[in-house]
Amino acid sequence: MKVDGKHFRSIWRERDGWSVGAIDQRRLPHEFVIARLTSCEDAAVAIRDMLVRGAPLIGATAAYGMALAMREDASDAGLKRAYDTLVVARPTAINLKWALDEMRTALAPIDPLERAEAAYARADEIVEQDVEINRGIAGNGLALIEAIAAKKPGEVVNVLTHCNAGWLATVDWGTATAPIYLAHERGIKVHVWVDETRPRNQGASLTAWELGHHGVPHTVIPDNTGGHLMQHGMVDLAIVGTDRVAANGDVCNKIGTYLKALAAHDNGVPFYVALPSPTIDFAVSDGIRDIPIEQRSGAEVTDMTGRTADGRLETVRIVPEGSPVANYAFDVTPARLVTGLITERGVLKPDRAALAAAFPERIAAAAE
Ligand SMILES: CSC[C@H]1O[C@H](OP(=O)(O)O)[C@H](O)[C@@H]1O
Repeated sequence: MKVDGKHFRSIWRERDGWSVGAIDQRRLPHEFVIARLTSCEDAAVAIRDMLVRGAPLIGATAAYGMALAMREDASDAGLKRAYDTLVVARPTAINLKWALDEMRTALAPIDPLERAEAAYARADEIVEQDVEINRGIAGNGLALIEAIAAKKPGEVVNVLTHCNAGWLATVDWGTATAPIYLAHERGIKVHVWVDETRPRNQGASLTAWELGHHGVPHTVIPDNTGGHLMQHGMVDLAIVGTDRVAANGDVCNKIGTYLKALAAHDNGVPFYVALPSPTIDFAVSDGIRDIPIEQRSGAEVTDMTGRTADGRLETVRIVPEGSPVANYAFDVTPARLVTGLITERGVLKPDRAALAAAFPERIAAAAE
């Protein structure tokens, strides 16, 4: 999407043909810094430390990580080592394993001498596929926004979102934000309530930054505000992203999503989840029971980083020394609280039958 009038993606193959450029999302919104990944290890660390984050972008980064690995060691042992290094970088977003499985399927059968070139080609395909999928999500989600706009002509459609499922969470367009960007570009009046999303503040730091650069009206709110807004008719619909959708339609997403879904259900606010099909995991039958929830460092809770009045970046502690901290990075929203799944093949009911009918290839993948 646009940053100061210039088009950017979140990740790309550099002009040298082999290194990988990525926006360092840990530095936003205060600094726009481009990182250059030159090894498989660089890609794994970038995912683990959230230089790049967001399920589809994690997958794309891992794909390029495999390509970087094939430049280093294209043997069968090198292929296994790269897979094993990257697949453990973060545990919850299924897109990581999906992308690595796609790369291994493409590379294992071919001559090691041809693997590096083939790896970059397959990674490029995964990147372009993400952009195309998100364009599909944009169109299918747009219809939902248009339907609301038609019922309140001339008024603003208020959308609430949680965390960042924007173009920074994907290669481009985003998932939850894709319909919002398209609606804005089509002249529909939209406004976005942006959950700040503690503890890493992906909403305050990333979603607000994205929307601001694209000229989309938005308001950053503390995470606990959404229920109040819904009670007072200030939210027309919620659209969030996801890191993994189980076969039963349960949705794993950033911590706090479940609470937002409960508030939406209690107030009759439509609650949609936008996702690309690689995020569907038919190997998991019950999301609440089976999806692994990443626990991250307590420092993400105890510390806050911001910019001082004189422009310096500073990190301060906001929790007493010695107070124990828990930092669950995701939660799982039961399918019964989800109005619909916005995918590249339509808006689906959050259940196995609908997912299987729309994406039979994902069932086959899970069976492998
Ligand atoms: C389009 S996937 C976005 C998804 O990923 C985020 O998690 P993280 O920032 O920890 O990678 C969050 O769950 C978003 O909804």
